[in-house]
Amino acid sequence: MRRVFVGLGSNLGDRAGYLRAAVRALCRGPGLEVVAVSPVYETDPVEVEGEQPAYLNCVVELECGLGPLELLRYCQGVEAALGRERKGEKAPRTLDLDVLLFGEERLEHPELTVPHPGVGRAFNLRCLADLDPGLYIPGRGVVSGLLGGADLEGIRALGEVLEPC
Ligand SMILES: Nc1ncnc2c1ncn2[C@@H]1O[C@H](COP(=O)(O)OP(=O)(O)OP(=O)(O)O)[C@@H](O)[C@H]1O
Ligand SMILES: Nc1nc2c(c(=O)[nH]1)N=C(CO)CN2
Repeated sequence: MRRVFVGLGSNLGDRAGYLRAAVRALCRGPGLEVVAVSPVYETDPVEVEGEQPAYLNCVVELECGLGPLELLRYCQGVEAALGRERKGEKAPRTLDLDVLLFGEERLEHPELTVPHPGVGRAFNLRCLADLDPGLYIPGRGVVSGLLGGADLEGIRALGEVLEPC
């Protein structure tokens, strides 16, 4: 079993509903056990072109008996099942699942880069620090230290925590 962190994001439609449905789908995943869910934050879009609605983001911690590509495929299946519309790279989306960390593994595969290149985005660091401030991100450092250097403007706590399962 690996300790895995999956980032959830939504900036279209019923954003909280999509995150809730994604957590439920992860709970049902074969070989997956949801350990914890971070608080939900409303976050200004980063690294996008033009105007976009604000995201809701959170991170789910899992015990994972799947291989990394199996986990990616499961996450992509969840996105598809919940009706993700792909209107292009970084376009607004109903639901995005990112494999942020897979144990302490570093992977470079045509379909999967781990740690996820966006793991250091401030909203991910905020959520990861809520789950485990001492968490080590391979090649980057410990989450609490990274969070100290992050710009947290544009990240608003909603006071909402999704039920783990
Ligand atoms: N760690 C990862 N988690 C999820 N997808 C990944 C990962 N590494 C590579 N990918 C690949 O990224 C591709 C594009 O994903 P997606 O359309 O969600 O990107 P994006 O959301 O526009 O940008 P970002 O990658 O910054 O979230 C996927 O088809 C997947 O194969
Ligand atoms: N705040 C925020 N910004 C983003 C996000 C996201 O989940 N939250 N995802 C992106 C592409 O996946 C691009 N920009």
